[in-house]
Amino acid sequence: MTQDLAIDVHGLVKRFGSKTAVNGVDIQMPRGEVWGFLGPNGSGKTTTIRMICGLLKASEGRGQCLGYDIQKDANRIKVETGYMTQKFSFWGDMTIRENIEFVARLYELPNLRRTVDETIEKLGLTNRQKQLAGALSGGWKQRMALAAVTMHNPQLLLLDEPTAGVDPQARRDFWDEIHELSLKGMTVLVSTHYMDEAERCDRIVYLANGNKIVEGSVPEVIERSGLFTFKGEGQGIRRLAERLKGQPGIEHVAYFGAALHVSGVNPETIRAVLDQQTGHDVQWKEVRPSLEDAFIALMAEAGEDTRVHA
Ligand SMILES: Nc1ncnc2c1ncn2[C@@H]1O[C@H](COP(=O)(O)OP(=O)(O)OP(=O)(O)O)[C@@H](O)[C@H]1O
Repeated sequence: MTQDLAIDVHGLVKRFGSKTAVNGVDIQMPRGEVWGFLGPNGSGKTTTIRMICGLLKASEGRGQCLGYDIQKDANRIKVETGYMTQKFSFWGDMTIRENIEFVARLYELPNLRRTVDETIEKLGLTNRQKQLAGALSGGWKQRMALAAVTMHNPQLLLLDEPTAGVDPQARRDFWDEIHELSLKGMTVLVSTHYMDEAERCDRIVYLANGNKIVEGSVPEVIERSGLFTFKGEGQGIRRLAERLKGQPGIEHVAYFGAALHVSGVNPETIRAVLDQQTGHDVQWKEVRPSLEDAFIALMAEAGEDTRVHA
């Protein structure tokens, strides 16, 4: 175990009966970084996170989390990590303060009253602390959940789809907080289905069917996919989109806002196809492929079913 690794796991396998949910996953994550965990529904993200934090015993594999053995020292790991589950929930009929106080008692935190005061103040909810938690919006509930799981100052935060169903502004606020925590030295592994969130991570790990398909920084993952993308703008893109699908050398045709993205592995072939499309008022330029296109290409390369979307 290198001291600098918060997570150092090798060959993690988890079987549920005849189902292999995680199939030999390795993760070496340095301390202090923010990593994104991506993959379609059911690809094994939650199961991997649970094995890392000692909540679930691996069927095979070994490793350490914060220097503790994941199979033997689960209790130590639980104390030093903050785990926000997908359905992290509060008692809607208790006040904001009562909820925070409850979590503080669970962690047996010293200076209970002061810690709770500070947590509520940092959240900016001092004036609303006597309101029922159930009255908070989805975004606020998630911020409160984050405050609760970080109250004991864990070294590692494991966040399982913390922003699912939260509006864009609240997601941005949530991510600002994640980066603030990271600046204070916390290591953060966060699972998400949102590509814009993946772009905010130092590194991403992409799982499909329990297998790690790719790992790297966003530019590395895009480069690894070997894709080239051309962006078309103009009146004619809607009609053109249908004609371009399935043309030789064109692997993906997708709308991004009002523009059309056309991708493939050979830029010359794509250009040739685009040049043939006369009579449409569309301007083309080469752009960076999107992360989503890169994942689809990498999954196809790995022989995974690309119809299963995140
Ligand atoms: N306790 C369990 N018993 C049986 N099967 C399980 C159990 N937990 C998970 N699975 C199965 O293991 C696979 C991986 O599930 P997991 O929840 O880890 O995926 P995920 O990537 O987190 O998905 P999502 O994005 O939907 O949260 C799925 O097929 C799931 O049905």
